[in-house]
Amino acid sequence: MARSGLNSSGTDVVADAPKTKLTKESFQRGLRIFRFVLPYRWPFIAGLGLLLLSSVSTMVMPKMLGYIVNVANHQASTLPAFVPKTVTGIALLLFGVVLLQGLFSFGRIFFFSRVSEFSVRDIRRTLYQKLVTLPIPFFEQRRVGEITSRLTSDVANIQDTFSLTLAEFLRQILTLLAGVAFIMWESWRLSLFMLATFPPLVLLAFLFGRSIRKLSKQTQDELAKTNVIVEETLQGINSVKAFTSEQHEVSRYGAGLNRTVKAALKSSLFRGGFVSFIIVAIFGGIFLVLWRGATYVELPAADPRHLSMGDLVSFILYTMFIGASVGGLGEMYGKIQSSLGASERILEILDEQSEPVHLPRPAGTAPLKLRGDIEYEHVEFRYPTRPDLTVLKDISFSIRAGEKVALVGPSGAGKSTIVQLLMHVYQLSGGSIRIDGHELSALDLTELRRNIGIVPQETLLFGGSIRENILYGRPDATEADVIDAARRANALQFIQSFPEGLDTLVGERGIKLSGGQRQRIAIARAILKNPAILLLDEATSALDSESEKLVQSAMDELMQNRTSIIIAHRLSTIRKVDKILVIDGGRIVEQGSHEDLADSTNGIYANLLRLQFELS
Ligand SMILES: Nc1ncnc2c1ncn2[C@@H]1O[C@H](COP(=O)(O)OP(=O)(O)OP(=O)(O)O)[C@@H](O)[C@H]1O
Repeated sequence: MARSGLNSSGTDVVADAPKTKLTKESFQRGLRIFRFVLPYRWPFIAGLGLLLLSSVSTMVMPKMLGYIVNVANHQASTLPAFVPKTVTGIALLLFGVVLLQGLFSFGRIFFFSRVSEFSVRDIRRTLYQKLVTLPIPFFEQRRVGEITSRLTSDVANIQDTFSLTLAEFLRQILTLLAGVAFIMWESWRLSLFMLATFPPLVLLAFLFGRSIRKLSKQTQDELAKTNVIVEETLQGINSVKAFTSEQHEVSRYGAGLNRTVKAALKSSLFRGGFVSFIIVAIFGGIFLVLWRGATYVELPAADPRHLSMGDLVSFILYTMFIGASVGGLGEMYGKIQSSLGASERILEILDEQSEPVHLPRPAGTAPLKLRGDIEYEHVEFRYPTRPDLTVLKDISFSIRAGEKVALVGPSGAGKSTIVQLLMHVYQLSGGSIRIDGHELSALDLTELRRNIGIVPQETLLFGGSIRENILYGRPDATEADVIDAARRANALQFIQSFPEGLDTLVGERGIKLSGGQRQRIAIARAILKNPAILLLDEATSALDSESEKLVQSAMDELMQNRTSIIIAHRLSTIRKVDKILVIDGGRIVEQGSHEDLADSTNGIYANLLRLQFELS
């Protein structure tokens, strides 16, 4: 059977995680993610306002502390008129500011959290909606782990940005600007002296920050690779056990983890260096400023360079604030860059072309009801992921409504591909397929697929009850319809043998059903769907003869009055079909009824028949 599901192994991780330089273009591209914030702009603006207020109240504090020192130093006359002239008075005022600051911070977190939670929910929903409507080739080119990490880690990264990083970034910038303004006002001489030590510090911090970002990206990449190992092995746990490769997988995962730790330690080394650099530079800078400022305090009051003690205290505090925000900005820069990368990867998926499904039906038109005449004409096909291999060559055949056709032939001949093409999952490389005289491409995709039912080789049941799984065929069906479908699919008996009947949970949290039972549920699903065209992929795994009989009679029931294409593995089951197409190497090599083909001496079908007869 062609692998039409998610590509979970085999291919290399597609170039993941583009490294995003903070350029004008990348910034503009990344900013498009903000359209998800737009619906929540009012709480966002409220959050920004509160952020501004809390920054202002923080910036007022050093000034007030300076006033306290001056009052304690009997220099109350230097204070502006609105400031109380006693130590207790200023302390009370300061306390009031602190309370306000607490209130503002609470409000800021409240609003920003709302914005980030809601917009991240919207991103996840939109992304998921996009993912499920993307065409199959998209999934064949990527690993499941890679796609799910878009929904998990990339979105989480953006959530961090919306809720924390952005606010923090703005706060740091505000602190920096307001801090510089305050100190300039206090003493431009001392400020110039202080700022002279700043540019090299800022430059070094940026350089440092850049190498840290690269390293932490490596850590993330390594971690993502180890996660892919976990996902693959858990998905294919049966194969892992069958090949007794537990130890191999454990050591593969262990090696991956070691690489992650190595990368993380290397990056932490740089981060440590960065932090200690900032500490030394800031403290060194502060002491230098303190020394210089103290010499101004010593000067007589008449000297224009004179500073009061309180001014020096607030100056030093502002200097600390400025130093801290410069240090913080380096880190913010890295975080913003990584979330730009994340948002780019998300936007990349959102920009992919969806299949045109669930389009609104033009007003006044009835749902498409196909009769089931099928015509393949010179169909040629190559899978988009393997453009150099022509899988189908010049396939032409026709089926009249209600006829049953079986495809037989060796493994890899192209049988599943022929069937897949009818669902318009892929674009043809040549030729055409028509249903009821309409080109496939002219039919509405959702309507087309609603008219086709499939019973795959391996039935995938979704976690949930048996009822939900049958209802997947037609969600609005009544209880009576579900029971009727289960009966006609020979499934009712075993369903009723479970204490909880149709409510029995299947899949991960519920009971495991046998292959034959799962198939009969798939048949019940298809009966409920009541499609004009039926695609059946016979299970290759042999069922016991009792189960096989039940499945076969359910299939016969299902096929009544429908155009049916059967991919047959056991020739005994297809004697009654109207036409058999023998496929080999992507071509139809023989066609006719069982009687026509069985008697030919050199025919492939006749040979296959003899082979199966000998084997059984
Ligand atoms: N999704 C895919 N992408 C690329 N190549 C594919 C894909 N699915 C199938 N093929 C290739 O197309 C060819 C035909 O495969 P197909 O599954 O149609 O054969 P089949 O006759 O149904 O085989 P089987 O009886 O084993 O199910 C094979 O060479 C296969 O490797």
